[in-house]
Amino acid sequence: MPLAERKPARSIGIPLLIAVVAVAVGYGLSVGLEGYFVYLGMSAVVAAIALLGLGVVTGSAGMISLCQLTFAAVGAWVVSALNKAEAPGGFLVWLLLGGLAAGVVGILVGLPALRLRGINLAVVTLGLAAAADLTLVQLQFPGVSEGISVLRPDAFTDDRSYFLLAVVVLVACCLAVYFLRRGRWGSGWQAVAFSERGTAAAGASVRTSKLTAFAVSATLGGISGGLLTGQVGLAFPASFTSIQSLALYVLAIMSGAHLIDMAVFGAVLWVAVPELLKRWGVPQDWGYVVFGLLGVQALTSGGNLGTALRELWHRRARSREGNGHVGIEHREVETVDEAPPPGPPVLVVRDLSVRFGQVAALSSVDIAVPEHGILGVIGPNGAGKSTLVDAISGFLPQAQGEVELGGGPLTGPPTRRARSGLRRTFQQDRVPPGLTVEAYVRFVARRRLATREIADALEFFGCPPARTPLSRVDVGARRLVEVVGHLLARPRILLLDEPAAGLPHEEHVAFGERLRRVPARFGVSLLLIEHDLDLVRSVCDTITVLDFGQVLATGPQAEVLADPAVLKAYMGETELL
Ligand SMILES: Nc1ncnc2c1ncn2[C@@H]1O[C@H](COP(=O)(O)OP(=O)(O)OP(=O)(O)O)[C@@H](O)[C@H]1O
Repeated sequence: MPLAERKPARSIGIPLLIAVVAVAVGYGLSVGLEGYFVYLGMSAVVAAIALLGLGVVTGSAGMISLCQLTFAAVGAWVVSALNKAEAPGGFLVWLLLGGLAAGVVGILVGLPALRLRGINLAVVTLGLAAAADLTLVQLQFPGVSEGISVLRPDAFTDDRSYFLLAVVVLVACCLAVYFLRRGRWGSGWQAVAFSERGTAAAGASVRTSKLTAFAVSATLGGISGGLLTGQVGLAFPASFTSIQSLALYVLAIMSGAHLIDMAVFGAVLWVAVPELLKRWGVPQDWGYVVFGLLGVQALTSGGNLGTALRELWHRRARSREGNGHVGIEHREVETVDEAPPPGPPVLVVRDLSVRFGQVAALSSVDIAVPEHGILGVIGPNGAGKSTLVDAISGFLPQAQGEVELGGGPLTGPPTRRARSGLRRTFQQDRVPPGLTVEAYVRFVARRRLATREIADALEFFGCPPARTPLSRVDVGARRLVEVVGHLLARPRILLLDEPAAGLPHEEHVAFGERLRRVPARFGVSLLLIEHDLDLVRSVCDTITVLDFGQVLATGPQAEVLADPAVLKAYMGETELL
């Protein structure tokens, strides 16, 4: 069976089985290890939960967060305060509340991430961590000055049983992250990490994706801090410094902490490196240098250990099965869908103008696409075709003019327009490679889909099977998967910006046949931008030609393509016409 069609371990059963095995191993370690190693094991479990959180915000959602231990400090502070106040519920309830409190702080910290990226976000989060350092030293943790130790739960008072409890908490966190990553939030994190524009075009909120990533990450950080408090009894600011947050981030990047096993591996390094240095008589702070060097290596190689190991594994599997990237595979399509006659205009654009400084990219453009119709938009390079799609779909707020969808005004940001029934694809690849074909299609479609419906639509366009990881799909097929996802959203209209650009030329005919049948099969109108005039000719009855941002000609295909002004605009390309 090809790798792509193998059923991956996604069902509930296998993760639960692994979880049970992990708890059993934790139990074995708790009874089998020497006392000192049990203590080190606790530290590793605490670090693993913090790294798991970093894996969500950095690895999955692609944002820099250098204050993970500040979130841990929030969790530790809440647990210490509730312990001191002898609040009802006991340690586990306090732990949960500490995690939730850190999650709320995570949302607040995530707010700047809505506007900031890269180094700016790094500065903000590191600044917050540094400010927290100073504040904690001033404030101290509740109960510390009075020497009130945090009470572990009754059944877990000794180190061995507390280690087992910590393992159970870690396993629960891993399961939560596993299932979250496979749900809508997880798809949103992957999508936003790869392309914010692609995320918005799918009607998904970039803001929600970023904030949920920060919230989940911080909640896990808070839980790790709370657990640490139970481990050591009294929390001290020295456990949550900004330099440690920075080192943890480096470790997350280096190990690939978005992969659950690698978060655990990173945590083992976090504990083992300083411990080994201590045994060799080297000051433990040199551990930061080691982590720094590992981080530099990971950043310069552009990869991480976890991804490299998986890639190695997949390469071996592929060489066993003798295939590489998966492309499109057109099958015969049995019946011809009866195309309904074009109806009233579903999309009307009036007097649309866009300027980029001195450049008038669009000047008073009018177009209309009828219901069940396909309008082709052609024009030489730089004519304004992509600008037209960007403006209609809300990506150019400076655009002047009116856009109507289904008789009503279409305004607002791209997410709102997508949800109103206007979808678009991009000239560049905006399909996140971290998802499977199915997860991506479900994310983009934003409605409940039967497995059969997805499989039929994929097969119609010759796309790889639903379970195929997108990282294994070639760019041409990925762009068709993008088309399928948007069509399954059942929008009123789909704007396609050079959808055939990544396909081998011989596939264009088959693709054109499929496109022609889209209105009948999916009930969706199309606006098609293409440079391949044969494809446009085979798909579109009506064509609009843009040149220097203006409509040069519009109307039935034969008339437009015979228009002398159009021929002149395509000077040098006339033989194509
Ligand atoms: N962000 C931008 N800033 C400045 N100028 C821009 C920007 N985007 C587009 N333009 C200019 O607007 C004009 C129209 O560009 P656009 O990309 O819409 O053309 P196009 O018809 O899609 O071209 P192609 O077929 O090469 O994709 C060009 O002169 C281009 O240089």
